[in-house]
Amino acid sequence: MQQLLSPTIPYPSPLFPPKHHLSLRDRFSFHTPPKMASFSGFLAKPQMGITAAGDGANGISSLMDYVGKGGVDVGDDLVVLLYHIQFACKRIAALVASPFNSALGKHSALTAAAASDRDKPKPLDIVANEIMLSALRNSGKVSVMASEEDDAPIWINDDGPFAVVLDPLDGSRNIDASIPTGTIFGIYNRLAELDNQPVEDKALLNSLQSGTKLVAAGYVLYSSATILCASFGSGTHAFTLDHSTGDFILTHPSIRIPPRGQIYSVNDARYFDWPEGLRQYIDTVRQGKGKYPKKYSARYICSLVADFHRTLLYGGIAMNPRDHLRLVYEANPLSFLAEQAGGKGSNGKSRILSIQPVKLHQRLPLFLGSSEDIDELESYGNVQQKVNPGYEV
Ligand SMILES: O=P(O)(O)OC[C@H]1O[C@](O)(COP(=O)(O)O)[C@@H](O)[C@@H]1O
Repeated sequence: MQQLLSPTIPYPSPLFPPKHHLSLRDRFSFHTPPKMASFSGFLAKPQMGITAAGDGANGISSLMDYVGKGGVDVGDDLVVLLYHIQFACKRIAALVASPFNSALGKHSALTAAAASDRDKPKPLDIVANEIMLSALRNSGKVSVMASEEDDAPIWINDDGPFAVVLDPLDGSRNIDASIPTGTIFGIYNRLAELDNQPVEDKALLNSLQSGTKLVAAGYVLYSSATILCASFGSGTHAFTLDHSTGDFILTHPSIRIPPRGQIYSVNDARYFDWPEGLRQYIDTVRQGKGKYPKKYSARYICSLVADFHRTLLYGGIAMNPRDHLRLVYEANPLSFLAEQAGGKGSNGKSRILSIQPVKLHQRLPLFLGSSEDIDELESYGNVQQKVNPGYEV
């Protein structure tokens, strides 16, 4: 598999690994964004409001400009870490779009024992996990990485100031059909008070921090555009990859989820496994009989990052009412982004970020989206699906 991937993927130069002999400043500024004139269509985009922080001389702000000293200045350590994360995600984006995916897909179809084995990592999940691990290692800024793909957190570096939780490639079961996928990450400060504990203990406890302690979180959507959406604790901002330069360009500053949407996003083939409250809620809003007297529409990609991204921009609720999605590296980072955009993340009863994780791979029902829609949904009381038979597709 590695033979198929590494040597044959033609990376354009901006995707090559950072040159370690360059100074920090050089490393973050050697891809000067082209002049606005070459970004046809950007100026016409209503979302393209450039904030004061991180404006380039030509009115364009890249992710690295935005987070650096001339921008919101998240601190050198976090800037370095973000540099390595966005670099890794560009590699994953190239991999997901690679012609060799079909070969990998066939391989995964042959080796996946049965449909009931669907949680088994596919090869691309594993490759994405390795890319993220090596990026976090190379950053020198990470003490521990906790990933969906690993049973236990991996201790990397005693001095790394951050603990990173992540799902390296969510939605990968869709990959053979070129349906969008995504990477999700959350960043915490390392808990220095645990430094003298045994490695296994401190690795786990650093990874099980409450979502309220997140320093930053984000996702990268691999779709018709590659979009890195992140929050560093002051708003949620999205940056779109310009393939010609390799820069993530600020395209959606300070996203606000509309307080009401008109879209619900759920796998509604499970309707007869839902509790009464959830059925009533969905029946009500699709008839236009809810507090917002409009008929709602359904959208469901079955790829968490893509469903959440749409919800962030258009409003409504993206939900998975059964115990399926994971608190630590899916629900918490996305709830942080939702809240930073004025929305909510709930388990159907209470705020996600306030739930203390007790297990790395803990699952829970997840409802993300517009604040008024989430409030209305919660008012139905009984919206968490308890029947969870292990669906085959
Ligand atoms: O089968 P369901 O309940 O519709 O779940 C779909 C969800 O599962 C995911 O595919 C993640 O599940 P996996 O970790 O098993 O891949 C999400 O991307 C998606 O939102």
